[in-house]
Amino acid sequence: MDPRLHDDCITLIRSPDLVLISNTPKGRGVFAARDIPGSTVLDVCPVLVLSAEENEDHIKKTSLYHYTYNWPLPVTDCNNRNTITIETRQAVIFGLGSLFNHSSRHQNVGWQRDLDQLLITYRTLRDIKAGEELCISYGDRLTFDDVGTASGDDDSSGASDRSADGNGLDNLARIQPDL
Ligand SMILES: C[S@@+](CC[C@H](N)C(=O)[O-])C[C@H]1O[C@@H](n2cnc3c(N)ncnc32)[C@H](O)[C@@H]1O
Repeated sequence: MDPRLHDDCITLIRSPDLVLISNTPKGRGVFAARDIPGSTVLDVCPVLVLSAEENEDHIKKTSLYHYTYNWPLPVTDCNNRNTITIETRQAVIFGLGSLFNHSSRHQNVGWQRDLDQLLITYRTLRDIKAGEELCISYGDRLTFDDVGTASGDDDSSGASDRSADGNGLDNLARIQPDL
């Protein structure tokens, strides 16, 4: 039977035009091997949402701590079952989502959570030239020194890619501890 006929079938997409480069100033990074048009889906990544205990007792003590994303989880109040609150959990992202580096002003990739299907979709925010690094925003509270800032790449005189903000993508990456 064709698995695509299942109601709960999720189509996974990964752009073939990406390469992983080691030993950049940011560690490994994802780069464009060819020109890529704006709004191209680069990767659809399944996520694993962690319990608060798993995060506190285990993940925080490992290098995986630097790879997890905030994940808003709707939780039903056990006293009043009509009340749903949002808890911020941490999630492990399977796929390239864990390997995009951060840029404060020149992010060219946006991402969007699918809370129901436990997925994140990454898309280009503009046309990308071959050889460009593909970067997301991790938000304002970084746990490392931003080499873009140190090198002047991210100063405000540079051409900002923020024009793509407001395109409906959740472009505010929140990698812990930026809760
Ligand atoms: C989610 S990982 C990204 C992949 C990582 N570069 C690797 O080699 O596995 C996040 C880590 O990448 C590095 N990183 C990402 N963006 C950076 C930046 N703008 N400046 C310096 N380091 C960065 C930091 O070490 C950060 O903790």
